[in-house]
Amino acid sequence: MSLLQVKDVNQYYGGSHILRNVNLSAELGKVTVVLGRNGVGKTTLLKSLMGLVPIKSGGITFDGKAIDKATPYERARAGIGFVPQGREIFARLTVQENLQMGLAYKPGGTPIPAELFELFPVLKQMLGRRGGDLSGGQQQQLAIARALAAGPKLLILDEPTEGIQPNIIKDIGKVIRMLADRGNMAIVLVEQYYDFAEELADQYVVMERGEVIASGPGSEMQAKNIRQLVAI
Ligand SMILES: Nc1ncnc2c1ncn2[C@@H]1O[C@H](COP(=O)(O)OP(=O)(O)OP(=O)(O)O)[C@@H](O)[C@H]1O
Repeated sequence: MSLLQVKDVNQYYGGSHILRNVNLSAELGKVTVVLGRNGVGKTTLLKSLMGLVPIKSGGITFDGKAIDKATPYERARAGIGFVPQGREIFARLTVQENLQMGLAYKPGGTPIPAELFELFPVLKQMLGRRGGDLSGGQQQQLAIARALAAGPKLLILDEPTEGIQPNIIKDIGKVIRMLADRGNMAIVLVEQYYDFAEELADQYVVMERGEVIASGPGSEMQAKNIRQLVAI
């Protein structure tokens, strides 16, 4: 059974129908990539998964339980980690404090996992710096590390390559692959950078105007010319 199952989800902003009968699943050990042009509803889908916007109909099951009525806090505690678009680092808090925010719903005194500094060595040297003083790429790494701090089973990332230098994009791609390959985490990745998405995709979903218009195994993306579907 899939770790995450999204079934026939509909969502509206006021009178605008934003998500239309969206179906999606994510499996442990796999990267599920969500592709689509600007404004098709990708971020709204992720916010719906996280409980940041309410869904109107349909269901979301995580780890065998319906979560569509759960608060964002409850979903985080159940094991969903979220890396929002634009990173949302606390600019005036230090790197260490930002990482501690990722542990907010763990018992007090829970240490920051040392492993995060193996994944992102740069963060170790910068523990005392303010988040706002980091480069965009470093902030993205910090945002991912913050989401990983509590040991999620599902990691959701919204356009982690946006505005990031190529060498850091490569590092982030390696970390995503490694996390998936361990087999105890599912990853949902929204991406506009097609090559990055294709390289990481075990499964893909393409959205257009709030609907899923194509999906399948990542290995078929080239043959199905998915690049063309999302080209700007
Ligand atoms: N808070 C909101 N209130 C009303 N409409 C919104 C709101 N947020 C997004 N929308 C609209 O919903 C649609 C989907 O937006 P969404 O951000 O989910 O798309 P996206 O695929 O993530 O795009 P992008 O890649 O630009 O982030 C767009 O038409 C957008 O204008």
